[in-house]
Amino acid sequence: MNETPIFTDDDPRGRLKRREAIGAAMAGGLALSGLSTPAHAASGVRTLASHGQLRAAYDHVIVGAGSAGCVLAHRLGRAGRRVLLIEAGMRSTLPAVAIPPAWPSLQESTLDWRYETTPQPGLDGRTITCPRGKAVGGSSIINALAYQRGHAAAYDRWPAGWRHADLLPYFRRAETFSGGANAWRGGSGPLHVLSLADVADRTPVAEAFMAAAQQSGFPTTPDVGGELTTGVGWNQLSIAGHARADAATAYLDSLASGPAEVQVDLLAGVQVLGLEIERGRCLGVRLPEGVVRPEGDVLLCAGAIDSPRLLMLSGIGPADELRALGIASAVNLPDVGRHLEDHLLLAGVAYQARREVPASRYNHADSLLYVPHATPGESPDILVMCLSVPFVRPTVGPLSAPAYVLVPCHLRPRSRGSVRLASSDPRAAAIIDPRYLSEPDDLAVLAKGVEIAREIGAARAFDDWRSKEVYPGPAWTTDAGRHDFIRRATDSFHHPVGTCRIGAVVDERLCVKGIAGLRVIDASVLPGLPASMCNAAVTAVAEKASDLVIAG
Ligand SMILES: Cc1cc2nc3c(=O)[nH]c(=O)nc-3n(C[C@H](O)[C@H](O)[C@H](O)COP(=O)(O)OP(=O)(O)OC[C@H]3O[C@@H](n4cnc5c(N)ncnc54)[C@H](O)[C@@H]3O)c2cc1C
Repeated sequence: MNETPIFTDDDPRGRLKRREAIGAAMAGGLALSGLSTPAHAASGVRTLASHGQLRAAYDHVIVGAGSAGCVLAHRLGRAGRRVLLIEAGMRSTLPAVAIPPAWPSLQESTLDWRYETTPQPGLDGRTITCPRGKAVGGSSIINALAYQRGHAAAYDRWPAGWRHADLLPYFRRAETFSGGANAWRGGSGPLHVLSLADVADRTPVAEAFMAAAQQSGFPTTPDVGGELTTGVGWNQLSIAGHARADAATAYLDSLASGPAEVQVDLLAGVQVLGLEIERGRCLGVRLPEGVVRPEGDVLLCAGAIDSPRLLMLSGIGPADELRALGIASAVNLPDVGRHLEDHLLLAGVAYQARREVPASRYNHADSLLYVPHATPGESPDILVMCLSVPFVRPTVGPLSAPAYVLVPCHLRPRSRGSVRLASSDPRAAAIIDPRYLSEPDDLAVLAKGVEIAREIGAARAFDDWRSKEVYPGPAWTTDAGRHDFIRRATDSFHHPVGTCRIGAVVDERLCVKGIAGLRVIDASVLPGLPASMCNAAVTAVAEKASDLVIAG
C-alpha cells in the first residue's frame, strides 16, 4: 500500500499527531515497521498515515475537511459515530496561517488549489483568481478571518427550515463570542470570535472611518453580528488568543478533550476521485487506492467548486452535458453547478495619506459599514471596508505607501454563473464562470458603493489623514470613466455559493435528489449569499446539518 505522509517531519505539531496516529494504528492491531513502543489509544482525531490504517467499518465518510467538514466530524464524533474525514490537502505547517495580518500571503501558496475563472467579459476579459483552501481546515485556513452572519432578511429568503430563526441557535452553538453570550451570540462554542470592539489596539485609520461614516449620516452598531447588522462597526474575526481560529483548530483539535473517546479518523493528503453510485444509491467514495464504503451516508463537503465537480464526475448533474464527456448519467439534475453566486469587491477608493498609516494587527479591515441602500430596512446590498494598506487591483494603477483604501463590496449581486466539468479526468480542475457583472444592475450598485466610499473618504474625520484621493480621482467625472474604473477595479470577494443549492440539487435535509445515501453540506448548498462574508453561514448550516444527519 502506498503510504501518504500526513505531516512533514520538521513540524513539532505534526510529530505529535504522527505519534498519536502510530499509537492508534498499533492499538488497532496494525503493524508498522520499526516501532517497538507499546500501543496506546489516542484521544481526539486519529490521523491515519496511510489508507492501510482504515477501520473495518465507518458510519460516515466526510469528503473535505474544510469549514463544513470539520464541524460535521466534530458533532458526529461527539455523537459516537465512526467517522472517516478525507482531505486532499495536508495539515498546515505554514506559520503565516496563524498570524492574522499575514493572511493575503496564503493565496497562491501550497495551501491553495489556485483555481481561476474563465475570462470574464464583464471585467474586460480578465480571468480572476479563485483561491480555495487545500488543507485540513479548508478555506478557513486561508481566508481573511472575518466572521459575521449578516442581516436576518438574507436568510429569510431561503427555503423553510433554513431561515434566520432556524439558524440562530446554530450560529450561537458554533461560537464563543468575545463580547459574551446573549440572545444573539454564543458563549461556549468551539469557534472563538473576537470583536475588535473588545480590543485596544485597532488601527487609527479605522477609528477615523468610524467617525467619518457617522459624519456622513450612517448609524453605528455595537455588534455587526448581533441584533443590528447594519451601520458602521468594528470588524469581528475568528481569532483565539491572537491566532487564527480556523475550522481545524476549533472543531478537530477540540475533540482531544471531552467527555468520551471519539472515533474520528482523518485521512489527509488523499484526493477523492468520485462517488460510487449504483442503482440510485451512493455506496461509497473512490480513492486512488480503492473504494471506502460507510454504513451510513456519504457527506460531501468539498466546497462550492469541488462538490458539484465530484457530483458531475459521478454522473449526478446535467445528463446531456455529462454524456458528451463520456460520463454515464446516474440522475439528471440540471442544476448541479448552476446558480454560482459570488460577492464582488472593488479595490478601491484609494487615498494617499499625509503620514505613515499604522499597520493593522488584525486583518487590515478593522472597521466596516453595512448599507441597505436599495431597500432601507432590508438586508444590506453594500459593504464598505476600511483597509489600512495600499490595496488596489494592479489593473487600476500604482499606489504607494502611505495610503489607505475604502473598498465597496456588492452583497446582493444578480449575476449568476456556473461550475462545469472540463473533462472526465477526476483530477482536472472545473471550468469556473461566475459571469461577473453580466447583469447591468451589479455595475450600478458598485457605482453607488464607490459614491458612498468617496463621501465618507471626504468627511472631516479623515482630514488629518487624507493627502489626496488617488482613485478613482478625475476618472469619476464621466459615465465612461466610471464604468471603466469599475470594470478595472472589480474583483471577487471569494465567497462562491449556490452550486448545489437547497431546493434544486439537495432537499431541505440536504440529501441529493434522486440518490440515496448522499448529502451535500458546504457553501454549495447555500440557496443565496448571506449579507456578509460566508464562513459563519457555512458553519451554521453545517451545525444544523449535523443534527439532521444524527437524526437519520
Ligand atoms: C482568500 C479567501 C478569503 C476569504 N475570506 C473570508 C472571510 O474573511 N470571511 C468569511 O466569512 N469568508 C471568507 N472566505 C470564504 C469562506 O472561507 C468560505 O466560504 C468557507 O470556508 C467555505 O467552506 P466550505 O466548507 O464550503 O469549503 P472549504 O472550506 O473550501 O472546504 C472544502 C474542502 O474540501 C477539500 N476537497 C476539495 N476537493 C476534494 C477532493 N476531491 N478530495 C478530498 N478533499 C477535497 C478541500 O481541500 C477543502 O479542504 C474567504 C475565502 C477565500 C478563499
